Amino acid sequence: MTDTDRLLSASRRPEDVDAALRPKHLDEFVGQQAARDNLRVFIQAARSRGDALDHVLFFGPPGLGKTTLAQIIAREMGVGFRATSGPVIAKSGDLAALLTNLEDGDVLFIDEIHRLQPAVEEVLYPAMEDRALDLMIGEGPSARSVRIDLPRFTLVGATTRQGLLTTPLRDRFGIPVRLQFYTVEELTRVVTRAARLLDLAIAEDGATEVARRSRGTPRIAGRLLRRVRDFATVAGHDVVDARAADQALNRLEVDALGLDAMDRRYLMMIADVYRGGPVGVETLAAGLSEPRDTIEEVIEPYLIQLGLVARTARGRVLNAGGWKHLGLNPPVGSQDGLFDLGG
Ligand SMILES: Nc1ncnc2c1ncn2[C@@H]1O[C@H](COP(=O)(O)OP(=O)(O)OP(=O)(O)O)[C@@H](O)[C@H]1O
Ligand SMILES: [Mg+2]
Repeated sequence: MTDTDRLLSASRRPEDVDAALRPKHLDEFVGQQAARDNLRVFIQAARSRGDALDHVLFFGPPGLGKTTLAQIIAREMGVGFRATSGPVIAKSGDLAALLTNLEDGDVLFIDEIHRLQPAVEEVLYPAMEDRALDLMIGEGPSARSVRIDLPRFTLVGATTRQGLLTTPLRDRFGIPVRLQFYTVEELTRVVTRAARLLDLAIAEDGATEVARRSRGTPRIAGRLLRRVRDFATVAGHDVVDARAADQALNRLEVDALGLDAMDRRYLMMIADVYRGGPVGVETLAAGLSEPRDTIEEVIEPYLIQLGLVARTARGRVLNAGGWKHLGLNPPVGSQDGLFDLGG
């Protein structure tokens, strides 16, 4: 086993076990229409020129299809796919080894690319720009730099935190793609497709119910569908309809908006402890015993998209919709900074 193999095999998440649900071609991939249409054009153009695709950066919340799209790109380009992730690449030599082992045209996928070490990142700049590796040979006054040419390759980076990427790195991606939360209609198609692959009979209204409560996220839709299947199996339902789905999802404590217990704890903390905010994210993280990253990457994006909370300069505030969802009334005078004494 080479070092490169070790780097490539590490850091897979449990849900990657269900590779069976991953769409393999662009046509099978539901939603993200604008991104998909553009990628199709860029792939076709690169192929017809016999060139490698320009470097692609996917960013957006977890579970929206970044890894899936990276694999699809390699398949549609008809090239090899090598995957690693930012935190796994400890030294610049590790990345140099990966790069020199690529075959012509390969896709190199770096997940969590915002977590690359600065020294490692610097190796990427000439690699992305000039397909070259600058190596230092020797030490002291006799040290010199040698340039090694690399095979043509496409770097596909994925990050949940575009804001944490350095500007020089971000600027070197010719094709930046922001992934959006999915609509209920799109997720209904994701659920229907997954049910077919899982050999589960589901009614249209059952699929819609699961979709409505999946937080705009295909990965969650897949997970919920499996649990709904478990409940249906035990309850003896032949077909999962809206009622069966609703019962199962209630037992899983997924509410009508698709929020789970953690989402509600977050909302309750702002409402109850901080009277609707503003409250800083660090304070919330401490109160919830969750890492700040989890709050910013996983919990907040969807709640903000739903309009339940807002990020302000002074911290998080609960919006009217947030109070309503919790079934609470905002405390008198807490809204709109009417009685805000500043600070
Ligand atoms: N457009 C889609 N259509 C159908 N299934 C999808 C789609 N996008 C994602 N999925 C499914 O959702 C799951 C998660 O997707 P993926 O692993 O690509 O997300 P990700 O954006 O890489 O997440 P993370 O940020 O956590 O790495 C996969 O199992 C995949 O099957
Ligand atoms: Mg991924």
